[in-house]
Amino acid sequence: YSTPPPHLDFRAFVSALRSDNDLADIDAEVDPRLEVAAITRRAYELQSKAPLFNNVKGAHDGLFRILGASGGLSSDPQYPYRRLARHVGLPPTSSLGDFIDTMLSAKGKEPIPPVHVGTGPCKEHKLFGDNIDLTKLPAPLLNKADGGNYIQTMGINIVQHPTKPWVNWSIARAMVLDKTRLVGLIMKPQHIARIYEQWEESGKDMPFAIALGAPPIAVMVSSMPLPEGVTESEYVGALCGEPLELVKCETNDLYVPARSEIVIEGTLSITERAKEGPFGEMHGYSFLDEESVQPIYNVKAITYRGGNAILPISVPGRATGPDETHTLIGTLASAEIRQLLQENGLPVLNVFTPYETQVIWAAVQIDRKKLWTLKTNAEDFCRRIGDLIFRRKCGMQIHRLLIVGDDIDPFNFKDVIWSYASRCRPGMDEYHFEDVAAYGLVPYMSHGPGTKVTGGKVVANCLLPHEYNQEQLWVTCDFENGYPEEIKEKVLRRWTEFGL
Ligand SMILES: Cc1cc2c3c(c1C)C(C)(C)C[C@H]1C=C(c4ccccc4)[C@]4(C(=O)NC(=O)N=C4N2C[C@H](O)[C@H](O)[C@H](O)COP(=O)(O)O)N31
Ligand SMILES: [K+]
Ligand SMILES: [Mn+2]
Repeated sequence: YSTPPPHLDFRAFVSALRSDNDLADIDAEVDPRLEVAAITRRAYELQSKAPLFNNVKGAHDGLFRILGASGGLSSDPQYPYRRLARHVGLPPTSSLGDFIDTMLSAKGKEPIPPVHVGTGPCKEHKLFGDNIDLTKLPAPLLNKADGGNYIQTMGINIVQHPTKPWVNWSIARAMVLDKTRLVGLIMKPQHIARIYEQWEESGKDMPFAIALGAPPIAVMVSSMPLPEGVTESEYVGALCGEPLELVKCETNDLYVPARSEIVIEGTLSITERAKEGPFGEMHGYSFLDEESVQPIYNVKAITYRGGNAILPISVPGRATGPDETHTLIGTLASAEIRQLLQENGLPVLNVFTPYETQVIWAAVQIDRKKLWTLKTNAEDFCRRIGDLIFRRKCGMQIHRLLIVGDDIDPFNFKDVIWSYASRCRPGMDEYHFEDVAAYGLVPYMSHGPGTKVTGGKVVANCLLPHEYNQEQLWVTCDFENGYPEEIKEKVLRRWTEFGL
């Protein structure tokens, strides 16, 4: 059969990175205990090629190779988003704006349900019963403070609502507990937690599947906070314009992408729990007093692709070079926030969570001419935006919204921080929200001075009062805006002649 495009087949995706010269094949033996993760973390921070560890110490019977930084920024300084573009079939020269537009392009389109096929690459090898020993797999230790080996950081957690036709795909971390069990974070308001609650009420353990090395576009949609009740695989179909091919699990009635590298399936207990974490988090901290007790995943089968299956991993931390918890979680939450604001008639052009703010802030770019027609003011406008975003799941991880004008590029942090620093008057231009759900993992919430699960959110108005009803009363003093076109053209034409 012909090889599918990179966004539909993880192995083709890896080959595409290799042909983009954006992958490092590491054939030397590397230790999954910290060494693999340290190399991956440094690869994010230096924006180097994605490391493919072809010779992981302890790998056996085709389990497994490890790919780090699949969603990191690419090594090409001119086109840093090409690795993200490869996930969704966009040209390597695409911008973050193109990426967000693409992820929203299926909104309003008819969902395209997946098709079920008899078998696929993920069925080439199968382990059951005593052949399953998770402690013998080279599951990586990602940070010296981690409480376990996190085998699941980039796979798709597949669960089905017990009574409604809703199959949710998301990414939720899980670490190896013992021979046949994992333990992982199940945290409200995430959909996996909402659906888990329904199984608790039904009194039955929740069937699960974790598809690792799944089609890259499916990983993207799994990381996207689509509305409750939306079956992610149908949104993937609408994005691709064709149904995704799924195969049935061996031990339950869930379906997984046929082309996945590794599939772990079983039931998530509604009674058994175990200590989970600590875990190096997306904000760059691993708190040593983390006391998280989470449900246990009982593993009933592992199936995997031949040719040495590849386990993708994410090593979250400081976004000095962003990792997938910034490039996926932040960027895809930005997409849903933009969708929500535009659907509610707000004059929003784009939204983005700057990596420099550890994706805790989001810049909301306003079309100022359209803003004038609303005949509104900063307080009403900012409160309206805060009420919309801070009371919805897609806004859960955001603690500061910056309302900026269309002269500001939300993807350029220097633009964003210039307008925040110079136009947002302390004590008058920030509107606080203390009665909204907080993102409990943000350090000033989990280990801060005040409440832990509510509040700590703010909308910062970065528009001067007159921008709400007329043209800006200033000339911006930079090369782009401070000089007439003919002067700028003359300067650019003679730049090399000046030897500058
Ligand atoms: C891309 C990515 C997303 C997540 C994670 C990771 C990566 C790489 C790792 C590295 C494993 C770190 C933790 C960090 C996680 C985390 C936990 C709570 C809030 C935010 C992040 C968490 C996790 O453990 N638990 C969780 O419930 N959601 C996670 N998300 C966000 C989640 O995939 C999105 O929110 C998505 O929209 C969910 O789908 P749905 O519920 O809307 O259908 N997980
Ligand atoms: K999702
Ligand atoms: Mn969902």
